[in-house]
Order: sequence, then structure tokens, then C-alpha cells
Amino acid sequence: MQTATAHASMYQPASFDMQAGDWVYRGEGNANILFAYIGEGSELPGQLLRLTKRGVPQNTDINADDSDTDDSSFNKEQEKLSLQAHNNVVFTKEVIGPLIGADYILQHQLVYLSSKFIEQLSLAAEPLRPSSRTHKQIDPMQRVGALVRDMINVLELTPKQPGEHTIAIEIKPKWGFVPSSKYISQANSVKHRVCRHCMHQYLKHDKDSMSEYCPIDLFSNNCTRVKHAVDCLFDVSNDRLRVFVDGTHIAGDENGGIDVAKVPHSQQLKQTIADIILAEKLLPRLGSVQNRLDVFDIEGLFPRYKRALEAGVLTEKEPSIDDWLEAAARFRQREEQGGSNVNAPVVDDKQAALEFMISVTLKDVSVLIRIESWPSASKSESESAEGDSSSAKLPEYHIAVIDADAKKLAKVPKYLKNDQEIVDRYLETNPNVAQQKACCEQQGEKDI
Ligand SMILES: O=P(O)(O)O[C@@H]1[C@@H](OP(=O)(O)O)[C@H](OP(=O)(O)O)[C@H](O)[C@H](OP(=O)(O)O)[C@H]1OP(=O)(O)O
Ligand SMILES: Nc1ncnc2c1ncn2[C@@H]1O[C@H](COP(=O)(O)OP(=O)(O)OP(=O)(O)O)[C@@H](O)[C@H]1O
Repeated sequence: MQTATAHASMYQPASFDMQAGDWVYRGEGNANILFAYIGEGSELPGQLLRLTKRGVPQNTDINADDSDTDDSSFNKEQEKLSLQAHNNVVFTKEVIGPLIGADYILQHQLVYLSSKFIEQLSLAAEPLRPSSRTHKQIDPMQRVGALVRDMINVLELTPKQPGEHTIAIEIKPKWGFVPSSKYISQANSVKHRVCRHCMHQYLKHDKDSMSEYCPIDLFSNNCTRVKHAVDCLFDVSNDRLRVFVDGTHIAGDENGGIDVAKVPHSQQLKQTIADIILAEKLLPRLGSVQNRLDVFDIEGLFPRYKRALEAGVLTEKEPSIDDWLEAAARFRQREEQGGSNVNAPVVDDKQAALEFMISVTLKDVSVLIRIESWPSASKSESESAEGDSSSAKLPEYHIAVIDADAKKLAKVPKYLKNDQEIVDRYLETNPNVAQQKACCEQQGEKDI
């Protein structure tokens, strides 16, 4: 196993000529914000810059005590953020890569940033940011960001035939398994039948904006079910699916679905997305490894987490990159050796908590699929309109996972609370067992 010291030299930040005017706001999630390069330099075209965000400070009192913000605490904060950027890159590549396949990981290059650059980007982005995200701001203290290939934007250099488009699809599939953990209490046994996403909807959405999408279908590796899941995502996307045509995000229609009138050959595209998912090992691997890392379920994990804190093997401090690397290596080693008993592995409390947290990361990644030329030149429209996936020749595409950073271990108590809230709300709204959903993992069991 390589250690943090070895990694520090492998992932050194580079110095590029970073001018704020060369970057435009691209989008953001809860934790990070992205900018696309539009400058003329030869090194950065096609790159995105990923920066971290932090909560907007609540205390705006100019007389507030600033004794904590002297030079040394500024420097410490900057170092902490640089380390975090570094650790995210190492975590994605070295912890997540081997679990789902290195080919699905995008290369990241760390880059130095100046305070002026960050300040100018923040100002330029502000009017473009959705109001739902403005409770957080670009962290002004960061001095290192990450460059990554832009899977959505289209470079002007790419020649296209008339009528051809570049399509990018972003799917956040969420949990791809129904837990079978023996640590789930009898009172919560619904978790053995209804998947987390399907239950969570009742907490997140009102009846009108709920989607039929079930991740267990998308992860099923079954042609009919995968296609059905893709159709459901198009019908009501709820931010689980985004579609970009020539780099432009297709906004939702009035029903919360993708406005297919703006998507060229949309029926054929849905089938092609399903075919790509079926052709790749990514989703089956993702669902399976999420499950194998979560054998205790939050119900069995929480007491172990508490015990580890009490024993001092885990502390308030977040795990180091070496902790993550070691936990991932131990997990893989255990599996290679036959996994003793996969349902009740003999692992210490710290290992159990770290494995659970790696699973949390995998349950929140997004999958990006980029189709370079759409409709595919290799196939006539009449052939593909039939939707015959068995004979479908896939267009040229690239598929990768994004947002595979380590999650904060300190969120474990929140996960327990959230889990119970999800179950309670589901049971409250669906008290009749006979009418509850059955999200089944076995192929062919579900008639759709
Ligand atoms: O708990 P969940 O399933 O709601 O997942 C959160 C996501 O919600 P959603 O996918 O919309 O349901 C949530 O996504 P949104 O902010 O809703 O886009 C985040 O991804 C959050 O992770 P983090 O706090 O940014 O590290 C996610 O939190 P983690 O559970 O991954 O910590
Ligand atoms: N390599 C990429 N190419 C194109 N677009 C990207 C890329 N990486 C991220 N994005 C866009 O930026 C958005 C936010 O990125 P990301 O998922 O990394 O943010 P996050 O804050 O970590 O997400 P979350 O809310 O799940 O925590 C994505 O939803 C996607 O639209």
C-alpha cells in the first residue's frame, strides 16, 4: 500500500496561468462548484475547474471577534483545504478506482490558485447561481483546485456533420441494492423490501413530483428493467437525470420531466442510454460494492461507530488519506481471501465505519455518459427506431463517474437519524404492507 507521503509527490499541484476571465460558471452540487475554461491558451481547453464551497458565514457583524482569523489560522485553514483537495483526488483514484474500475475514473490535476482569482470567480458566478445553492459560497480560503476533463461541453474544434450533436447524460443513480443486513430491526423490516430511494421520495417530494424511477431497475442488468428505469428518469427527472445537447442543459418540461422535444431522436437516445448501461460493468459493480461495504447497515454500524469513538480508535478528527487507503486495501484483501462470512465479516469497529463511509460515497456518485456524435452515424434511423437493443451498434461514447470524494465521518449520527426519518415517513404514508412497493433485485421477478 502506498502512503500519503508517496502520494504527496505523485499529485503535486501545477501552476498554470489562471485568469478569472477565462473561466465561466458551469454548475454546482452541494459541496463543489465548477467552472469551464473558455480562454485561448493551449493547455486548458476542455477542462473544468472544481472548487470547494463552504457555508456562508451567519455572523455579519463587523465588530465580531476576529481574534481567530490571524495570519497563522488563515495559513492553517488554507493548508487544510489544500490537503482536502489533494485527498479528494487520491481518494477518488486510489480508493474508489479499484472498487469500480480505474477506467471509470477521470484524471484530476491539482492546480494552484490565487486569492484574487477566487475572488473574481466568485463575483462573476454569483448572478448565475441557482438560489437553492446560495446558502453556500466558494470557499475564499482555498489555494488549490482540481482540473478535470469537461464531459459535457463541446469544443468548437470538434467538427460535426450537419444535424449531428454531442449529447451528455448525467445520472445520479443512488442506492443500487435492497439491504439484507441482519442488523436491521424488525420495526424497520420494510428496508428489506422497499429500496432507500423509493422510500426517500416520500420525505423529499410531494405526491405530484414523485418519480416512478427505481434504482434497483437501473442496476438490474436486465434489458427491460434498465430501459424502464431510463424512461422513468426522462418522465420525472428530479435532478437524478440531466441531459445536455451540445453542452446546453435541457430544462425540465412542465411535468418535471426532460423536455424531449428539445432532444434529438429522444426515443432512440433512451434506448441507447440503456444499451450503454447494459454494455458496461459500471452499474452492477457499483451496486454490488455499495452493498458489500454496507453489511451492517446504519443500524448495525452506529453502535460500532460509537464504540470506536469511545475507545479512541476513531476521533473527532476526520480519517487521514492513509486511513482510507488502508481500509480499502483491507476490504479488498478480505474479499480476495473469500470474505470469511460476507454477511457478518469479522472486522474491527474502525474498519466497519470506514467501509460504511466508502459505501456512502458510492451511493452518491453521478455517472456521466458522453456521446460524441448523435444520432449515431453507424445506424439508420429506421433500424434504431425499433429499439432492438440486441443488435444495436453503440455510438462512440465515454462513460465515467464524478463526485467520488470521501464523505465526512462526522455525518454518521445524521445518517442514522435520516434513515429513521425515511422509514417513518414511508410507513406513515404507506401503512398497508400489501400496498407497499417491492423493489426486487432478482432478475425477472418484477413484471414491468
Ligand atoms: O443523503 P442523500 O441520499 O439525500 O444524499 C445527499 C444528496 O441528496 P440527494 O441525492 O438529492 O438525495 C445531496 O445532493 P443535493 O444537494 O440534493 O444535490 C448531496 O449530494 C449530499 O452529499 P454532500 O453533503 O454534498 O456530501 C448527499 O448526502 P450524503 O448522504 O451523500 O452524505
Ligand atoms: N467532469 C465533469 N464534466 C462535466 N460536468 C461536470 C463534471 N464534474 C462535475 N460536473 C457538473 O458539475 C456538477 C457538480 O459537480 P459535483 O457532482 O462534483 O458537485 P458536488 O457538490 O460534489 O455534488 P453533490 O451535491 O452530489 O455533493 C455536476 O452535477 C455536473 O453537472
